Amino acid sequence: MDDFRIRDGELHCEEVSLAEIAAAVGTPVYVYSTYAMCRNAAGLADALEGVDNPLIAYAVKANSNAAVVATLAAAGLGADVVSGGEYRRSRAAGVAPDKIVFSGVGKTEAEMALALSGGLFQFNVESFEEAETLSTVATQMGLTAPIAFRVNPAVGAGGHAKITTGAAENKFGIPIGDAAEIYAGAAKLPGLNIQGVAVHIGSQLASLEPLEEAFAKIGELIAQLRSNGHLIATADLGGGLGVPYNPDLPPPPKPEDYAAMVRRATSGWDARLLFEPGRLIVASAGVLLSRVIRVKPGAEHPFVIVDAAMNDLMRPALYEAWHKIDAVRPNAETWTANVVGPVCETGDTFATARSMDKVGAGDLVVFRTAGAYAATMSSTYNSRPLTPEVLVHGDRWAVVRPRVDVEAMIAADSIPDWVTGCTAGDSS
Ligand SMILES: Cc1ncc(COP(=O)(O)O)c(C=O)c1O
Ligand SMILES: N[C@@H](CCCC[NH3+])C(=O)O
Repeated sequence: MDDFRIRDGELHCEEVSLAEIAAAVGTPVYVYSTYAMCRNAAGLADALEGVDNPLIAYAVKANSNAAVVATLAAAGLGADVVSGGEYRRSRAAGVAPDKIVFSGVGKTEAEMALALSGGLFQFNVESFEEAETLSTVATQMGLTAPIAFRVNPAVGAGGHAKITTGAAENKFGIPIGDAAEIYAGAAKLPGLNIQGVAVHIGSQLASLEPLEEAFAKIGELIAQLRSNGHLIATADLGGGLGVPYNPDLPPPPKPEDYAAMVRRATSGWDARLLFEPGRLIVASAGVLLSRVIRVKPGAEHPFVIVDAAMNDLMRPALYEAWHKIDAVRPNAETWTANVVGPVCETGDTFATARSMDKVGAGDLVVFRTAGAYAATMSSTYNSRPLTPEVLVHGDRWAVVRPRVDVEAMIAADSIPDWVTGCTAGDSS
């Protein structure tokens, strides 16, 4: 089985024609391959063979559609969640509480209470202040919160400054130099069970060196914490492994290389290892399917105006991210074009001077590698309804999130009866 491939001259997702989905659901629409996400999940699990009882907690923020999370839960993955919403979604999709890790720099008391009452594997706590609040919440509930501290190892890494999390100046985690003192302080707080350490240095990592450097520091910290009397039983190594977006660039390391490095770096740790992959599991499993509205001439290259926009896929606008753009019915002709959306922002540009399939008004195109951080980061900017999502499995497919009706969007707003227009007093 293939995830996305040309059959009879037309791009298919598994056995289903993308043109058929576009005709039935309209565009833009996200289309996900079950096969691809299962293959990616199994690929990581297989690569980690030899690691004793790893917990692979899928980072739900990458793609939180209930059908996607349910697919991965059924494949045995847990969930790394960063909000009460993601916690509830994961539980609703069938993730067992003892496979849930709660990360995030700003958990509220309500979110702490939600996860404590529903159950979880551990909270990854990001400051001493958060530990104090969690201690209070757990004590009031008569419960004990299992925790690890997320340690910031002062190793910057990531495909872009906006997705680096492990540099000293980033907001995430406790500074590694303060860890011994913070663990000692937290050990005195009631209602907490300190069971581990956690680290995550960034996303779309193109090389293993920064990860290995961070893990080496974590290994030293585990030894120090144990000699200070802490029982460190878990080590959460985060996510971050990159995926190939641009076939013309060198690919990021493969899961097998990552796993070999992990085995090397964690040898002798004697701790249960946790992983929080997001992008690696779902990025390649999705495309954003869109239709060309029209093509207009440009100063240097034509503008291909598609019906998807930055509100549907914001990665190019936010991080200058590169997504491959292909015609659904390639005709062997190529050209150089700018691909833009209809939103009133210059940043609503998917590609500039891109060599790509030649397309015209009415043609369907796909933005590849759009299964991660795509639908989850969409908005309704310009009063554009949220993009629907479709899941494919073999020759079956289903709309797993419908297109929101514009009428429903408008109806969600209300106009108070005292709205009468601006009066002279309002502007003085
Ligand atoms: C704490 C944490 N864990 C896991 C992830 C998932 O990262 P990725 O999708 O790069 O694997 C992220 C996102 O960067 C994160 O912030
Ligand atoms: N949202 C980002 C990555 C950040 C990951 C979350 N910590 C992306 O689209 O690549």
